[in-house]
Amino acid sequence: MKIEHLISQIHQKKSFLCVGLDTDLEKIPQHLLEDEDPIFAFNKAIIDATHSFCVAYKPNIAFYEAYGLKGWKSLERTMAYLNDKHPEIFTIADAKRGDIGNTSTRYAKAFFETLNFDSITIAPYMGKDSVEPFLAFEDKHTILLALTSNQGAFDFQTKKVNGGELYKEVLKVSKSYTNAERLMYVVGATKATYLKDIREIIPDSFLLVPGVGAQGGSLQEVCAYGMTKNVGLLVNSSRGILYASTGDDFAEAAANEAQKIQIEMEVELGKIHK
Ligand SMILES: O=C(O)c1cc(=O)[nH]c(=O)n1[C@@H]1O[C@H](COP(=O)(O)O)[C@@H](O)[C@H]1O
Repeated sequence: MKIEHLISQIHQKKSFLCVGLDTDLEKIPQHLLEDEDPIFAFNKAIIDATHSFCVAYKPNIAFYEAYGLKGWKSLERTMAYLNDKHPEIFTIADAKRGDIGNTSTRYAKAFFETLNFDSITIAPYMGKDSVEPFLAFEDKHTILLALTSNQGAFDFQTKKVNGGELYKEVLKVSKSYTNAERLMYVVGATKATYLKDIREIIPDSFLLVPGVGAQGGSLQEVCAYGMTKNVGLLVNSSRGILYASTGDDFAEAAANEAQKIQIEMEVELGKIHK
């Protein structure tokens, strides 16, 4: 998907919400467990209920791999459903991959071609030749982990290298990669105040911002520091939407939660034009 299409979808829906499909068989409503494919049944109900309030879906691959072949089938069915019913919606494989060049190319083929995702999350630790194979794919996007939402982000990401923090080095160096215009970055919503410095290095790049909802990050703070004239943000919530209710009304409750965030986003988008 071209970035212009994502931006126009954001303005059309007045939303930059990404719904994380972290589908956990221990948390979905009991009655769905009787379905031959409970993960897909849950995802389909969530997609049907929330698609008008969001512009992206982010299946976290761990939640599918955990169930082996069955889980992978559910992921394939979810992607086929999204690509068929909602091709305008941006899809993110939250896989956090990255390896030596020829292996990265295989990962890229798996997610960009076989599963037809628009983007994938990548760990930058192995450097240029581990990231560029993903960037070689036209109209696909590589989302590099910069400053993550968890406590462990302080173990390495904020440590000083060359006089600046490591996450800033990731941002600066990655700008020189071939096809760097296809890069996006992960910045946790729990680190919103860092966005001011981050925007000085990457003023226009799109950011995937997880950590609102269950992890407690503030949407308003993220927007105050991170929003650009082209929005530049995809804000993810997973558990806060998926498990808003664990009863029979789970899809309706998910829709309500997604709509609540969309309404807050509409207010934030209104500030861009002022
Ligand atoms: O790459 C991610 O999406 C990610 C990066 C990060 O720094 N923090 C983070 O929580 N995530 C993912 O975003 C989702 C957050 O889920 P909730 O906390 O349930 O909204 C999970 O799938 C995490 O794996």
